[in-house]
Amino acid sequence: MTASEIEAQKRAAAEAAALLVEDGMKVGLGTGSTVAYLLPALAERALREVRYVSTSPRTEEAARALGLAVEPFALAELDIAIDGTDQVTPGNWLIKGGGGAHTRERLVAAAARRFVVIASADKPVQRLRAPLPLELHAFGLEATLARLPEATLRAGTPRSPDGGVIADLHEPIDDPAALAARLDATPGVVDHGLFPPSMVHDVLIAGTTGVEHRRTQGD
Ligand SMILES: O=C(CO)[C@H](O)[C@H](O)COP(=O)(O)O
Repeated sequence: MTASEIEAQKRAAAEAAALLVEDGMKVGLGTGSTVAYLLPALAERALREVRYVSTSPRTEEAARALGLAVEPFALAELDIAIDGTDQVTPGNWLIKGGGGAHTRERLVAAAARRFVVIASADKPVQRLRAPLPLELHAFGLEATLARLPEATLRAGTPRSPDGGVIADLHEPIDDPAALAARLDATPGVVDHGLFPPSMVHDVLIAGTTGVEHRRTQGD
């Protein structure tokens, strides 16, 4: 696949997802280059009374520039959230966080009644593979890193908008559920990029012959 084919696929998946949004909905916006195609597709639809929340300052700024009404995330529930992914397995496990926004992305996805994942054809994998993005508390960072010897701070040591330190875990992911549970129980880990199939309702994967729409069971 060429870079321009991948870009066309990101756009196709994003445009298909934009059609799932209806007037009056409360919508969560993810982060990344695939979501960057979603924003103009939503703006073009000229939907009425849609309220948007964003998972990153980057998305918020781009959405506002297109005239989308982004508000602080102070809603108990969203109708839909749409986001990209770094990897998706046949069983709909995801690795997210390539852009370091995975903590906010999980919070927004978890609040949504429908979480829609958009992907180009380079994102499906048979098995999840490292690196796995992490967000770590800045407080006590050395002690947290000592608990996670396979973790490295991401180049430039980026921080999340909430002050967390972005890192990546370089260990095999043989059992995603077990690894997620271990990380959830590790002091100092704010969040990680493993999103379970139970969170995912739809996966839209664009390929050379169109957009495949996987409808999953979600919760
Ligand atoms: O999780 C993410 C950001 O934290 C993105 O959704 C993920 O990295 C995919 O990004 P892109 O659409 O640019 O490939």
